[in-house]
Amino acid sequence: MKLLDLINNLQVIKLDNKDELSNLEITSIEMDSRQVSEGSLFVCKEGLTFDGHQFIDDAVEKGAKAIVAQRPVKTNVPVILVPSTKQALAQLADTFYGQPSQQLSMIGITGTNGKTTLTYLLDAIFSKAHHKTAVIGTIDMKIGEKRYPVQNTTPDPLFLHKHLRLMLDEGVDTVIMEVSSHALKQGRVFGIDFDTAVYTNLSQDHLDYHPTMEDYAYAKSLLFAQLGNTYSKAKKAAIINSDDRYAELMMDATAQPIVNYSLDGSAVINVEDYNISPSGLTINLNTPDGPANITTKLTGKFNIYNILAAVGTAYQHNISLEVISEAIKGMEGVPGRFELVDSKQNFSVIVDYAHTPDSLENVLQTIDDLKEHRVITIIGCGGDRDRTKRPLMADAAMKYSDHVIYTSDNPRSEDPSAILADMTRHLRDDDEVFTVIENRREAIERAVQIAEKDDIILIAGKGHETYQEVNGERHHFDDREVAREMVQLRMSL
Ligand SMILES: CC(=O)N[C@H]1[C@@H](OP(=O)(O)OP(=O)(O)OC[C@H]2O[C@@H](n3ccc(=O)[nH]c3=O)[C@H](O)[C@@H]2O)O[C@H](CO)[C@@H](O)[C@@H]1O[C@H](C)C(=O)N[C@@H](C)C(=O)N[C@H](CCC(=O)O)C(=O)O
Ligand SMILES: Nc1ncnc2c1ncn2[C@@H]1O[C@H](COP(=O)(O)OP(=O)(O)OP(=O)(O)O)[C@@H](O)[C@H]1O
Repeated sequence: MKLLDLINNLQVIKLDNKDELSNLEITSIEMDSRQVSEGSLFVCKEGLTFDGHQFIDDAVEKGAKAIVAQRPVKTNVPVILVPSTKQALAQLADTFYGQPSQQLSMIGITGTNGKTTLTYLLDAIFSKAHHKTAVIGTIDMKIGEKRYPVQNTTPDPLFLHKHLRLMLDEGVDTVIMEVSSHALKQGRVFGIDFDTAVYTNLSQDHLDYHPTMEDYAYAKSLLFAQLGNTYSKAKKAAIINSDDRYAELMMDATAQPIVNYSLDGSAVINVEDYNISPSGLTINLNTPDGPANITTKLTGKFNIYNILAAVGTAYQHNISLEVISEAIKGMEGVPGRFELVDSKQNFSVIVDYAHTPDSLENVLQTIDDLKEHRVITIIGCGGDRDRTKRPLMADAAMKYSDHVIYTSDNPRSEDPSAILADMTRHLRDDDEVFTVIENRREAIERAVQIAEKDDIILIAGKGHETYQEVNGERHHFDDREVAREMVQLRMSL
């Protein structure tokens, strides 16, 4: 693409070497000098560890034909000076790939918990309604039936706009994506024309990145601000959990219609009654299209909220209640979310991704309602992330478990024993109630060894993950695999 066409709508402060620009063809846009090749446009982004402006020489050496910078820099290729490279990057990517999000129905989901589950619910519903869907989230990116690995829950603008174009070319009409607070703060979703924004809930997490809960909540509200405050022909809407204490903040951020949902309030989507059992949920709910009876294999009170959000979103997209309930009924579980490891043993093993105090409490509350005997919880906390949640996670585990085994999650660059000390130092030392086993494999082995008939073992924190990150290196590790192995070993004895 011609560079001048690419930057046509860009807010530019100054163009250096303007004459050289007129004939320049750009083959790719890059924000990482290591990805630059002959003909690239290199955008210097200020990050948390590095400042992209440092890598201009590296980029030029690799073939960058021009530089987008937000402060004056010296180099021998043309420099396009802009007020914000973060904004410029998104706008350039959107233009380069032909503004794909404007031609797609874009559903963005934000909140501390429930995003991934909701993407699975919506994927099932929209597919049942004959839409061709794509999903972008924590587990992976799915285009039609193909799955691709992702580095971030919400990828950067270059990855996003490039893949939205691919989705469009492959006939996708609806994109369901998780939008993290990191992404909102870093402008990763700038330029995405969302049609529907969904809010699940907010509870403590990521306080390593966000200085306060208010900052965290504000970042989430940016998704609703992005829906807009003027009415366009396109039917936009915000789907909001009105039982959540930050609901109003999200609602205040947009002028688009609100489809709120609530367990017991007077929301657009509300619940008449429900029943929770180990094998699933039955919910009678009301919608403007009439009442609906939903049955699902998903269980736990928190999943009622995920279902209400899914119903609200599908209702907004004119999908009939019949299709919605059929799709939810047919949906299997979500990988690593309340996933049962079943080898016909006489106790239960559940693997769950709960890694915030709130989600751990929710999943344990659900287990508490279902339990027939003891609950043994295995839990750790990730390194290099929110330290303030460590004792809170331990408290949630202690509150509902007969025995807790504290172990390593992803220690990343931190000393695993220091993380475990942060979690347990405030607890009264009592071998009966908890033990610390740093090695996760050994922790799972111990839980399986001590399990009695009808006990429930919860292995929390890593869910679908198939690795453990120790000292910055990722090793293969899958809670489900290890649990299955240990259960089979015990049964063979
Ligand atoms: C802390 C954080 O959020 N970092 C994200 C951020 O990286 P950054 O901009 O800070 O990167 P940096 O290393 O400082 O580099 C700055 C710039 O210099 C460039 N550079 C760097 C080195 C070099 O040799 N040459 C070069 O050009 C980099 O490409 C970049 O443009 O922008 C990158 C691109 O969007 C992200 O991949 C990266 O996510 C990292 C990997 C990460 O782990 N993020 C987590 C915390 C995160 O975002 N998580 C949320 C989900 C949270 C949840 O709900 O659980 C997510 O959406 O994934
Ligand atoms: N609506 C909800 N409210 C509270 N807890 C929930 C809710 N939905 C799921 N959970 C719990 O949170 C865990 C993570 O769920 P899920 O992966 O759907 O959330 P997420 O928002 O995608 O999380 P992340 O951003 O960390 O990937 C689940 O395993 C479950 O324990």
